[in-house]
Amino acid sequence: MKIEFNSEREFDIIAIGRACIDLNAVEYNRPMEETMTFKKYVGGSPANIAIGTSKLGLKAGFIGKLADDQHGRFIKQYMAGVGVDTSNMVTDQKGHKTGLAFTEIKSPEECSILMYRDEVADLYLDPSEVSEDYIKRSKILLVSGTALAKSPSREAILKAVQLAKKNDVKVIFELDYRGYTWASKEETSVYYTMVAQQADVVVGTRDEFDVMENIEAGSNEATISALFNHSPELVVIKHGVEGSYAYTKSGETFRGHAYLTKVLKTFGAGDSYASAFLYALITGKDIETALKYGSASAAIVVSKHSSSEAMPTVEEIEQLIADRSKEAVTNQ
Ligand SMILES: Nc1ncnc2c1ncn2[C@@H]1O[C@H](COP(=O)(O)OP(=O)(O)OP(=O)(O)O)[C@@H](O)[C@H]1O
Ligand SMILES: O=C(O)C[C@@H](O)[C@H](O)C(=O)CO
Repeated sequence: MKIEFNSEREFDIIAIGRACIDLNAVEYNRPMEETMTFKKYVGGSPANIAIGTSKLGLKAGFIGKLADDQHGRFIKQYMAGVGVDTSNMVTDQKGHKTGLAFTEIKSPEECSILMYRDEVADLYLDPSEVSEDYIKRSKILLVSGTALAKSPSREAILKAVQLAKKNDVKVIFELDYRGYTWASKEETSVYYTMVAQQADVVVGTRDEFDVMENIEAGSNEATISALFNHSPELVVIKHGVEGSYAYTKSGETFRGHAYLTKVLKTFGAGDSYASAFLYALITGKDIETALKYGSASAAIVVSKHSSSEAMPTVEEIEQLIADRSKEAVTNQ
């Protein structure tokens, strides 16, 4: 099965949600209490995906709200510099701040994020700032689950999804669950289910689907049989280093294997995976190949320091896939 996109569109992908700052520990393999220096990058899952897809040569745009401060201006400048269209990134006029994510790298397996997200500008995106004329110029609308956490951003997202569906724009829902932005798991489950049922493609980790279903230790089979009663044509469920599964409404299942690598930190895996997976789908590759692109892109990013700047090129992804398939043949 291949997902059909409207080929007439100027943009391949428009992402909506947060564009923030990551401050990644420069001295790693230690707790944050002992970390004295942090390096600044653009962060936030949908911003990372816009940057990742733009670096892969797609035409990407972004809808979001930035703080009227040095961080907000840095984010806009950086995203424009890597080719993302920032014309629909609006500036907050009410003193809201840029979200900050301090990352702790205790070991390659033990990473965490300390978030400063009170009164952040991105969650103040207003529905009136979401333009139908902009959304209808794209093949894909990429929606980040975190943007549903609070009003008015929640309504802005729901409006964007409605506009996408009205205008033949495929809705990709990246669950992107960040617990601290939500009042409760019950609330998350309501909004996640609402958007997932309307989306064309839903991507998340097994844990994130459990949050959506408000259960513990759910099964992929139950998840897909519930979602395939609604709009989704494709559901991707990620299991960290164990790899990922893609399920189609027509009944196919594909397994993606992680490419083992020297891991520096684990965050950024999901966003780099989504960027390359979507790149492959948009450029007409089959789902099996798209899973390889996603896994290879994630393997590259987890071996590097950032989530955004480390996003690979198509050549790097294809080189890794080719090298590993040669190794697999040699090892047989
Ligand atoms: N340690 C690892 N080494 C190599 N590849 C990995 C590793 N961890 C994850 N990946 C790859 O990245 C994909 C997505 O990872 P994961 O399921 O952890 O997503 P995520 O939780 O959304 O990521 P993030 O930590 O960025 O939120 C996996 O399917 C796998 O291909
Ligand atoms: O906002 C966040 O969730 C942190 C991200 O910016 C960070 O880059 C990351 O965790 C990527 O998945």
